Amino acid sequence: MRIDIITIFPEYFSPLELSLIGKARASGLLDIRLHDLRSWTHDRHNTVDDTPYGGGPGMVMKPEPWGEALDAVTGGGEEGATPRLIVPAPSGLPFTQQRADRLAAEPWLVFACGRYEGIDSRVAEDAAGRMPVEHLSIGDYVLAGGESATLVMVETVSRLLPGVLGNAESAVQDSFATGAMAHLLEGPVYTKPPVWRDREVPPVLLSGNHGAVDRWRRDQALRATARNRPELLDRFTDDDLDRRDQEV
Ligand SMILES: Oc1ccccc1-c1ccno1
Repeated sequence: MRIDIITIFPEYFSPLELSLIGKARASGLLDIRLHDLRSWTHDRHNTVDDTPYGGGPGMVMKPEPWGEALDAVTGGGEEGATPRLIVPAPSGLPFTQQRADRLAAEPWLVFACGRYEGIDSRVAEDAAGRMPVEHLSIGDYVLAGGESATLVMVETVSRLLPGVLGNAESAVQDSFATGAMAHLLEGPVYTKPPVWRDREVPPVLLSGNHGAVDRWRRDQALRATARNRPELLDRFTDDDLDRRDQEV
């Protein structure tokens, strides 16, 4: 997969040089390219924003640099390929694991990181004439810009690509994505020592009884989900829950 990120803060994405994503880039599994929007400004101050038409607080990102940047970045696709343009925005559609699964099947994504009050709306309108465009939100809160949202989306999508996760991690991924624990929150986890500050690890986890451990973990996942995200339980019918109980 090729991922292009257009931003006024390329250095914001240095975390993408680390860990699994860094390794995937080094191995050629992931081709992530960073572009400084100011490269497509032509004035002395490299201006990227201006006051909003109609008045109001803040500044809006100017269309000209974005138009030139998107033309330059998306025009060079192999055999005339076109990317899917992702615009992080508080007003966007919710970015979910399901949407990440779908994006992970795309060969080429371009992320447009807006700041201030956003990007002049004509930029996305213009791009939509040449490629699919999606405005996506990572949650109901306001960020200073699209960079952190893009980091979240790039990490979530990249870890779904074949070969990016190690065998151990991808096994965990599968169990939570499709098995009896699918769509449930993870319960408590423990490692050595068996006692720490007089706190013992739940004895079932030391029992060696895998069936009992699986049942305990599923019960804890149901409890965590009922406590913190009860609406996720609405997805399951009673038959589903009964059937899953048989699976564990
Ligand atoms: O709050 C934002 C500002 C700019 C770009 C994106 C966001 C955002 C908020 C939630 N998801 O994305």
